[in-house]
Amino acid sequence: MEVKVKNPWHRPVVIFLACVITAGIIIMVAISVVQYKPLHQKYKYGIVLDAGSSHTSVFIYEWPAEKENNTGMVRQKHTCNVQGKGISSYSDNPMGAGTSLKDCMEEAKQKIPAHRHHETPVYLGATAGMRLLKMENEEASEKVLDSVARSLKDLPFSYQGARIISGQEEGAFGWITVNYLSENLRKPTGTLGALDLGGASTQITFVPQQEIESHDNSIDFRLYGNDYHLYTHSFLCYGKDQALKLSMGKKIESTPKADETHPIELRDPCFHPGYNFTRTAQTVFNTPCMKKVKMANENFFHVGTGNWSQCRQSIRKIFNTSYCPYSRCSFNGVFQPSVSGNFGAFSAFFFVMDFLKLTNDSLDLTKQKLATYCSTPWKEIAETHPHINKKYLSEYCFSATYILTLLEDGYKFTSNNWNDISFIKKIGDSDAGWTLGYMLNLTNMIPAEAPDVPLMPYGGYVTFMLLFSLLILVLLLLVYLYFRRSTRTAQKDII
Ligand SMILES: O=P(O)(O)OP(=O)(O)OP(=O)(O)OC[C@H]1O[C@@H](n2cnc3c(O)ncnc32)[C@H](O)[C@@H]1O
Ligand SMILES: [Ca+2]
Repeated sequence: MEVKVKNPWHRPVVIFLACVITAGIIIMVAISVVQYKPLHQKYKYGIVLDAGSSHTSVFIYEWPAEKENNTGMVRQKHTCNVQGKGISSYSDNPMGAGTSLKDCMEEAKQKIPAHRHHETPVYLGATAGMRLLKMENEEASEKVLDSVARSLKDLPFSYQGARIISGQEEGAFGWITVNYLSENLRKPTGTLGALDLGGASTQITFVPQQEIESHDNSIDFRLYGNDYHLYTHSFLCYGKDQALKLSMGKKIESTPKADETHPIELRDPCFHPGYNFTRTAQTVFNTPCMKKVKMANENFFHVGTGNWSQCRQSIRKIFNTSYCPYSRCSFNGVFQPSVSGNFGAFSAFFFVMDFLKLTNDSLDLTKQKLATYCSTPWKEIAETHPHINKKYLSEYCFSATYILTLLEDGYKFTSNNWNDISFIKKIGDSDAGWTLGYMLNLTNMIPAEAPDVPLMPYGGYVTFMLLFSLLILVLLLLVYLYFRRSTRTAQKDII
């Protein structure tokens, strides 16, 4: 007779346990996946108005709400160019400055989701045009700032102030922008120097290889756990519009008057042959960058002669290199360590060199091409570019010669390191300029210390959890099979 010895509890208990553990693992994975996954991507926004000397631009930035402290996360969502000139041109009609912003700020309301308006910070920073107006007429500059402030406070955004930023801030925030966008700030790979050429001032900022001898040119940052010791200088009056005035002013002063009845004929090598324009001296001398001269109401003939090397000589005269109270200077007695590393040159550095297709050549070839360009008759230039703004077009020869003189004679770049300069407008989607760095700083979006990062990225984490769960399941299966086999063997032994 066959005797069957059987444990009636064994099999269901193992199956039950396996089910419970499997369900547990599935729930665990599901919860951790949902918990860890950024739910629907949410964006935050910030607005910065760049109130430059020549014009105002509105920049809207956006970033994923959960990743505020990560480098490279903030991107430019939209820009709007305010119609008309810069806010400093409204000194006689301050209310007009605030009104001029209306259209672009309406656009900003459309671009940013309404439920985010109240928490979106808006900052206005004014640069060299307002610095000059403040020097000339402080009351007028305050009225203009009041007017733009009032206009921004009327909006649904979170108004954070309208002020004139210093030249050091302008330089340093430009440097932060280009290095943030190039994702240099969390890597040990070195940084990019920043060269900004505006209408009324120009900035140079970089990490020098030598000691900074003047306190005014030194600025320190601690970003993502790294210390940066920067050299920066802003030359007020050396933006390209003011530099043109300085240069023309010097030429006018040294041009003899034929007789009292005829206006001066200013023969200008920085303008094309055949270029001829009647100007009032007031348009040249209406700036605090130059001392007032007697002939301010007189007309003069501005006549182009198109000679690059003479143009260069004339531009050199606006740089004073005759004194230097430090071991090294750029010009006008300003300390500057020797330039080192790569540089990003933006704003008018880019507009001008890009228009002339001079962004990729050696220094020597750049000079040769520019000499040919400057000697091209104005008629031919105007016919070749019928749609380009005539003021810009007539000034490209001067502007590019000024850029070369500033970089070579001023900052002491040479043909050996000329190609360390990249002429750039944007990095990724975002414009190079001081505004992004300004916002990142004011919103504390670049922490001094590196933020904690998750042990592994989201994808890796999910894969790890799934593989680990599978491993447990396989192990359980193996244990179950082992038990089943040993139970059967025991049964057989009893039989
Ligand atoms: O920094 P500040 O000095 O306050 O001046 P800004 O901010 O107004 O100066 P921009 O960089 O906007 O422009 C620099 C100069 O380049 C001029 N500019 C702008 N677009 C240009 C283009 O396409 N071609 C040539 N020049 C241009 C502009 O009129 C200024 O004189
Ligand atoms: Ca500017």
